[in-house]
Amino acid sequence: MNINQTERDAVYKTIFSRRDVRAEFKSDPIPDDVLGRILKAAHHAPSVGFMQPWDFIVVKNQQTKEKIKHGFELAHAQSAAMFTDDKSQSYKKLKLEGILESPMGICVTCDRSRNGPIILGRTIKPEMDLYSTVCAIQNLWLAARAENIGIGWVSIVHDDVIKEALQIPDDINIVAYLCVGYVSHFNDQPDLEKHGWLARRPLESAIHFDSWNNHSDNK
Ligand SMILES: Cc1cc2c(cc1C)N(C[C@H](O)[C@H](O)[C@H](O)COP(=O)(O)O)c1[nH]c(=O)[nH]c(=O)c1N2
Repeated sequence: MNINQTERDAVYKTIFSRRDVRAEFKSDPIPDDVLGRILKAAHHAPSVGFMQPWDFIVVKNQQTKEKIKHGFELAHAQSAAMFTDDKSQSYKKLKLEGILESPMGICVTCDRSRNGPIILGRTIKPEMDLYSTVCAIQNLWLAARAENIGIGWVSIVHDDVIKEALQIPDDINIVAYLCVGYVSHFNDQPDLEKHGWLARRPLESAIHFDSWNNHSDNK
């Protein structure tokens, strides 16, 4: 099944307008059928040995979200102290989560023992199950964008806080806590770029031909 030009344009529009959302969430609930489409997209991600190691915990309970927000605040304070003075000041000004503003959270986990112990494709690089889970997260992110729903990944929180809040078994890895909700708007550039934290690298600096550091196409 080929993708035609109109469909291709829509895919690239979704990719290039995807944003990490923190401050623009609205409280509008997400209909079950929309959530279902987004999670189905996540569940159709590639996975090493077709392991499908992911699970999606949908979080709507206010007390649970408040526990996770508190965990973020503790981790955020620890993190601010890791930067040098001026960077630490800039860091403290950044909004880096929308845990309570978003109507929903989705915790994405990886069961590293699923369908194991020997998994095709994972025999040499065991971390491929974690990478597979991140593929599901990116599918989820793009599907959400196509539904005009914002996603904000919050990694500044210790796993034990989320494990306790969501009763996640010890042997299950937490890969992401995502804030999910409709938004007032999508910014046209990353917040971190807009606030001068880092700029997007030139694409050319990320492309090498035949060996590292060979950026010119000498073929
Ligand atoms: C693995 C991982 C973990 C995080 C993120 C992303 C990814 C991939 N990002 C979002 C990140 O800052 C954002 O993607 C970049 O700044 C680029 O912006 P856009 O996503 O293009 O809007 C993110 N953002 C944030 O505000 N708090 C966070 O804890 C994190 N953590």
